[in-house]
Amino acid sequence: MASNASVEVSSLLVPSVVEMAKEPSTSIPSRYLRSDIEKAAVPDGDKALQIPVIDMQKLVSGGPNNSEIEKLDFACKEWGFFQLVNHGVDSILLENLKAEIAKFFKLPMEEKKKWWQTPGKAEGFGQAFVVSEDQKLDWGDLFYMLAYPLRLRNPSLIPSLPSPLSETMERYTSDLNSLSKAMQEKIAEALHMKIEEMKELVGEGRQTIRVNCYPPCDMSDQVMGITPHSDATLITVLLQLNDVDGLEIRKDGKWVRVHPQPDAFIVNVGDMLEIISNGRYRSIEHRGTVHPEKERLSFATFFGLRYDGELGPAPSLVSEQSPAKFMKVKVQEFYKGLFSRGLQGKAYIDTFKIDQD
Ligand SMILES: O=C(O)CCC(=O)C(=O)O
Ligand SMILES: [Fe+2]
Repeated sequence: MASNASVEVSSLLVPSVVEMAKEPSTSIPSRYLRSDIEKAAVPDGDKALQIPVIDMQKLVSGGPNNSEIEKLDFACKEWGFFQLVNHGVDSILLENLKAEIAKFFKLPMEEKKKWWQTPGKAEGFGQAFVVSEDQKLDWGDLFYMLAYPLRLRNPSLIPSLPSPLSETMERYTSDLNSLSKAMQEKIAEALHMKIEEMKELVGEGRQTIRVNCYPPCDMSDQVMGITPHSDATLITVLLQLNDVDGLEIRKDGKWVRVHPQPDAFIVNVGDMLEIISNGRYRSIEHRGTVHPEKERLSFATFFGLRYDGELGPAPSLVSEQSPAKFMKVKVQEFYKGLFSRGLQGKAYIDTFKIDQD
């Protein structure tokens, strides 16, 4: 696949898990089997431990002293995760996306090869964050691409997708671009920052997508769909594409299962927002588990800072009483470092912390 947009350091190429899972007789290669998977400590369905729900309509329509902004602040501070409802993205578009992505991953390998990652390229079907031959691998395939800014987008990628996914993807990435920008403003408000300051820090922004397909696995308690990690972004907006739950977040040391409401987005704080907010908001470790019998599909949209900018605590949030907790780093260096290592919980952001004692 031709691409002029892969600014990321690519991952080592690995076999397709979707293909592997089609062969019922094959045993699971040891590269996927882990002995260290922590069990989710909280029984499924524990209502007391559900992430907060934020209403986008209330966020945008409320005047001064909007209580939904306070709820947003609480959600970002105490949970780092929330469900976003009334977000305004058309439900028919979401239904189409769900159906068409499921079909896309089901295409025969011969056809999918057209979009498969090649050495040195991050976009397309494949994996991310594989940096060594002996690290454990995630039980899933992904489809990755850069959507915005348009000048960095590979112009031939979306048009090459099967119709009508091609049109649906164009519209979904565009709608999510608008939504992410609106969220960015509301988060600035919640942090008592000037919207202009946030806009200045984020710049044109950088939107990438990662569509995840985790096939079922009869050794599901010994494989991981996606290794525990925090997202490097400002925010991530996740849509679960089918009714199979599997996302878990680490809350006060325990793994808590997220049960998305139909068509709600799961939004989470990423490392960049933790740094900009000078630690007021925290990116939260999360992982994707695998179901023993059912395939699981999810669509993550990552919204980060412009590539040529600088990342550091927002000047208005730093004072003598509240000194900077993170070093400044060029955004490009931040991404380079991120993609050159495997996913390891929150280990990466910790390297930018300033010793406070
Ligand atoms: O599949 C999920 O629910 C989580 C995916 C995720 O964390 C990611 O793509 O960064
Ligand atoms: Fe994630």
